[in-house]
Amino acid sequence: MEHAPKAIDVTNDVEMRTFNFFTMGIDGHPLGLHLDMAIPTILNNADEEQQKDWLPKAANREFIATYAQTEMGHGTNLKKLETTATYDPKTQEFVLNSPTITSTKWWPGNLGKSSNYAVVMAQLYTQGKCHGAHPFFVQLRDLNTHKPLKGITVGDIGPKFGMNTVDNGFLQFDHVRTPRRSMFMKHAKVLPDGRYVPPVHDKLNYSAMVFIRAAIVSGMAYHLLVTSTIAVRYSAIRRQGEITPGAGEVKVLDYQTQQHRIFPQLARGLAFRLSGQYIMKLYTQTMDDIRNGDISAVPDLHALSCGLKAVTTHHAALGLEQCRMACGGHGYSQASGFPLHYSVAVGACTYEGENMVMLLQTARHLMKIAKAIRAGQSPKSNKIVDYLFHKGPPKCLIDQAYDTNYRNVLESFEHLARRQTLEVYDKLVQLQQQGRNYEQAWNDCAVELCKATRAHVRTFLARTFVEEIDKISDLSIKSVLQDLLQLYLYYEVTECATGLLEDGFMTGQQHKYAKKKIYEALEKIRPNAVSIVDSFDFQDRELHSVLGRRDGNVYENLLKWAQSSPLNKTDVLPFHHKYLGKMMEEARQRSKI
Ligand SMILES: CCCCC/C=C\C/C=C\C/C=C\CCCCC(=O)SCCNC(=O)CCNC(=O)[C@H](O)C(C)(C)COP(=O)(O)OP(=O)(O)OC[C@H]1O[C@@H](n2cnc3c(N)ncnc32)[C@H](O)[C@@H]1OP(=O)(O)O
Ligand SMILES: Cc1cc2nc3c(=O)[nH]c(=O)nc-3n(C[C@H](O)[C@H](O)[C@H](O)COP(=O)(O)OP(=O)(O)OC[C@H]3O[C@@H](n4cnc5c(N)ncnc54)[C@H](O)[C@@H]3O)c2cc1C
Repeated sequence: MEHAPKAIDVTNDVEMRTFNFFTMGIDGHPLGLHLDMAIPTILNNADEEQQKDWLPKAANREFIATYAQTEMGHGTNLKKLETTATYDPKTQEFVLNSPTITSTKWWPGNLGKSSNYAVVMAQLYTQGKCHGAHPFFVQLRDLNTHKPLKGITVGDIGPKFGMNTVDNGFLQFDHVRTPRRSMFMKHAKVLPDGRYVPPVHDKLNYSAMVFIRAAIVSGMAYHLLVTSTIAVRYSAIRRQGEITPGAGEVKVLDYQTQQHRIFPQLARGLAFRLSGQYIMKLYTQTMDDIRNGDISAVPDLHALSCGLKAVTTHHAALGLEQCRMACGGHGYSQASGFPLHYSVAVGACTYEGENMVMLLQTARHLMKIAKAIRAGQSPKSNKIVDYLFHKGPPKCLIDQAYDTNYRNVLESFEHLARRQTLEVYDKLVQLQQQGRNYEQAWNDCAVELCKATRAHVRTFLARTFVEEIDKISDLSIKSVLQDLLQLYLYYEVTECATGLLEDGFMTGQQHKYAKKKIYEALEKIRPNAVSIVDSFDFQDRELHSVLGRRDGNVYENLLKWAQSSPLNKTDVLPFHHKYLGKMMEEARQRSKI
């Protein structure tokens, strides 16, 4: 079978490093946080002198560092982190302390047993005043003995839902002294006499989180493309049931329901890959801008990365489950690879910012835009949000004709995002006019705020997918990807149809047109499905799946896989005679009486 040329390329080393982080050990490994959070923190939050000292050693793996921010009692609300770093001007040191059980650092990856350094987020106190959470670079273990240093209690938090090759850990400080210069000093500073110098933007110290959120988008694409590959390949060899009686059992991939279950995950994987490239470029550009003193793009980057992270992780979790369920019983076996991929992917719904919190962060940004729109301001030529200022068509234009540039679909997504954003803004204003304070009004609108964010992110994902496919010049690839684009767009239309039908923007007939275009796309994708997933060129070792083997020899290898299970080392297990054998013997004796 001719494999379609490689359609998806990993473009830059940041993405490659993140991919390596995961593909080297899908469920993580001892250097994960070192590579993907500690090094970015040094790159973006250490001053020149600190970078000179720490970066070469970090890049050279002379130590392993993690990112220790979350505590047993707080992960989302960074304002309430309890670990303290109190400056002692007499010795020019900070004293790190964990004052309560809930201040115990809890969850940081590779903290338990691997790391000997950590980026520690602690409430900074100097001259009797708290200046909020700031990052410190702290040694935890002796570089030779690897024993915890004096005043430090550290260990692993125990087995988890997944990613059990990662030693997520706990950490407590008992008045541990660390030099003044262990505070990351690029943005905020504490001078030798204890005076605090504030940063130009109080969230620049959060940049490592922004990096991971941006990386997660491509990460979710990877998970969806991997599991779609497994599901497509297995569905192309699995025969079960007949469509035409007497014509013989068909490949389950020929069932429309199977296609409707799997192909949208493939399409979403591509959409997330393309937006993942965009957001990573925006991250890299924004970090360069900050280095040149320009922080203007920070709010846009934060809003988009939060929204994309929340939407792509949620859809990846749902999509991986669909792929698993589409593979029947063997999909439920560890041999399928689905349990491994799923248990890693769904962690991203929580880590790096729990999804509801992330959606609400983006909503903060949208409410500012809604306020500007209601105040009659004009757009600021920002491709991500300018459409919110525009007036789209009063009615949906989707019809049965072929919509070459998908303008009708994009306008539907834009209409829904615009309507939901402005409606929830108006409700926020109305509740405050009725006497609620802003925070209460915000909480009373939170579900609708999240919907507005999802609509905005859906619009961004769709527009980026359309724009990127439009750039492809190789027509053989372009036509295949356009089938996936068509499926993606109309599938997303039906997914958000409630919102489009709610105000009469879309009619029921137009919803039927959208469904028809989904089924057409499924039919067009079916003959290319295996070539499409083969074009991703995943190695069998990274699929971790007997069902997804490139050679399709599932059954022989499924038996081999089962036979290699430790349980099958002997025909009769030692416990048999001791328990079950004895039980049955006694039962037989009793029945003779
Ligand atoms: C191959 C498959 C791979 C899959 C995955 C792929 C890649 C992933 C790679 C590695 C993953 C490996 C391991 C997992 C690592 C996980 C590590 C962690 O989880 S680290 C801990 C993460 N924790 C969080 O994310 C905490 C979430 N909470 C917050 O960020 C904040 O508390 C907050 C919710 C944002 C609120 O912040 P705060 O209370 O300080 O601020 P407010 O007073 O509410 O003001 C908000 C204000 O600030 C702006 N803002 C907030 N954050 C940022 C930011 N990061 N950048 C810029 N601006 C920010 C926000 O916009 C508001 O501004 P305004 O509206 O103008 O007031
Ligand atoms: C696999 C994994 C790896 C991790 N790795 C690291 C790491 O390396 N370093 C690190 O520092 N941390 C790490 N974490 C911790 C992770 O960042 C936190 O778990 C995450 O930020 C959520 O915080 P929390 O667990 O305290 O949940 P909480 O903040 O207690 O949230 C619990 C629930 O309350 C909701 N909620 C909370 N606040 C709000 C709000 N303001 N509005 C609406 N709803 C709200 C949340 O949405 C959620 O549903 C990891 C976690 C996991 C699962």
